[in-house]
Amino acid sequence: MKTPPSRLTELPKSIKTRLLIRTLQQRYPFISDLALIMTWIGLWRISAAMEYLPHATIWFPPSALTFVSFLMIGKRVFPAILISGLIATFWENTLYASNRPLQELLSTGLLFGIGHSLAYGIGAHLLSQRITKATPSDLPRILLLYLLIGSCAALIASIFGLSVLVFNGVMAPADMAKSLVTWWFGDLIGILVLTPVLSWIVIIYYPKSHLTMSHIGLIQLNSPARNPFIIKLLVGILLTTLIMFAAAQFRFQEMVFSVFFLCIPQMWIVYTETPLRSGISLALMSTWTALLIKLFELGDHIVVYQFSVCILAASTYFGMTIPLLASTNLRLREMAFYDGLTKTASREHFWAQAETEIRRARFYGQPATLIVFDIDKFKQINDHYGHTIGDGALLTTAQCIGKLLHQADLLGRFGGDEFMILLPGADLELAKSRAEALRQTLSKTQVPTTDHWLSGSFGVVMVEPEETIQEAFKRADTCLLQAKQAGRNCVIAG
Ligand SMILES: Nc1nc2c(ncn2[C@@H]2O[C@H](COP(=O)(O)OP(=O)(O)OP(=O)(O)O)[C@@H](O)[C@H]2O)c(=O)[nH]1
Repeated sequence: MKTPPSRLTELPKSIKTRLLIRTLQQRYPFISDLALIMTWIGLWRISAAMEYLPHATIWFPPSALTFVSFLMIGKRVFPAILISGLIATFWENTLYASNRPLQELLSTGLLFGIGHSLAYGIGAHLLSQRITKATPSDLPRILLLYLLIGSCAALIASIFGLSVLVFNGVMAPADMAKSLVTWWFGDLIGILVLTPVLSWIVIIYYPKSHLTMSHIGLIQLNSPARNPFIIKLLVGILLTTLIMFAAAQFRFQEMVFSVFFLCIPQMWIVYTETPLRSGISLALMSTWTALLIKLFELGDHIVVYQFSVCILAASTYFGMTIPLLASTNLRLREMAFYDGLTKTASREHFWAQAETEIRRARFYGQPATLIVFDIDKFKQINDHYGHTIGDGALLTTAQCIGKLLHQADLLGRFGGDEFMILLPGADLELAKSRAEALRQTLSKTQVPTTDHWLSGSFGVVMVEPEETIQEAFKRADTCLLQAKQAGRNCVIAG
């Protein structure tokens, strides 16, 4: 006999990998710290390989990892960052064959780790406090704060880092001011270009992270197809390659500034793709730029490239908020205009739409009628089957009635189990017969998962000239009460 597959084997591979990582993290908590140290060191080694001068690279990714770790996980990452700083100091000593004494290496590594952690830790803590209290409409302000805090933290971290080098005699005091701009920009660019992607990775693989994708603005409804994004990304990468190749071939200053053209493919992605994809393309394009600077030996113009990447990142962040705010506005609009349960028009939206339709009907000399109906003994459904089944009855009623309406008719929920329908162009006789048809269909409808049959009482009025929709509603409601008093499941016209 064939055994059924276990539920775990049915899961997609990516989810199985995440579950495995989470189980490992729960069983061996130090594994997350080990992963953080290894990633930090790996990123540091990549940036060290791309140095165009000692201690100067276009971007310094470990600063982004430190900032994101403090932001998403909190101060418990401090020991891991400190250990990473120490390992990097020892490794750097080997890379440059500096042969500095053990005690000096220890003090340099520890002081660097403490300064680096303090600068980014305090910055991340301040930002995280604001993010957790923010609503989607605060996102542009949060981004501005993030750019400000990121810049200040990177500046403080670089002053501290350089001071440690001067203090331990690794760097001459006179070189400090010269190195400050490149070190600061390198750290800042690391943060700017890698924060979205690293935050996304931390959220996926670190279950205890106290911020979510929507907190950091990486959520967007209706994700577009993936293939066009890959094509746009390839166009961006190709353009980066051509621009850098041209700058290497024709070594004149003006050519270097063509790097600002990278804003075109990046903005194309930002305005048409999700925030996360914009973050991914920002990270890839700037990493590729950093690699090509090293490959084509374009270090002489490093500040131009650093400026261009800063502008690319800042434009990306502000551009990212546009699709997000648009989708949030759409959601809020839907919430305000439509009833969340039955998806019929909300009371206010119904009044506004009805006024427009009545005005239009009057203009063409046509009548307009209003039907108000209420489910009979609805309270009994709630009391007998519970409110979830009661909600199902409301939804079934709205769907059943909605199917019988014409294109021009308007259906709205007044509240509770009471609905209203505007029939533009229909006179009282036609409205009465239509209400009768609705009543008959409703009385042949069962509440889902129960043996309870629905029925409704209907009040019908013609909207008089000069009468508002609310005044017409009051008269229709009186007819509805009469229908209830007449024994329910009937139509009364006024
Ligand atoms: N499940 C559910 N119940 C609701 C909702 N809104 C209002 N109600 C309930 O709907 C019931 C309305 O009952 P009424 O219309 O006053 O009375 P009825 O039982 O329908 O009796 P008649 O109208 O006289 O036939 C109340 O018990 C409300 O608590 C809702 O969104 N979901």
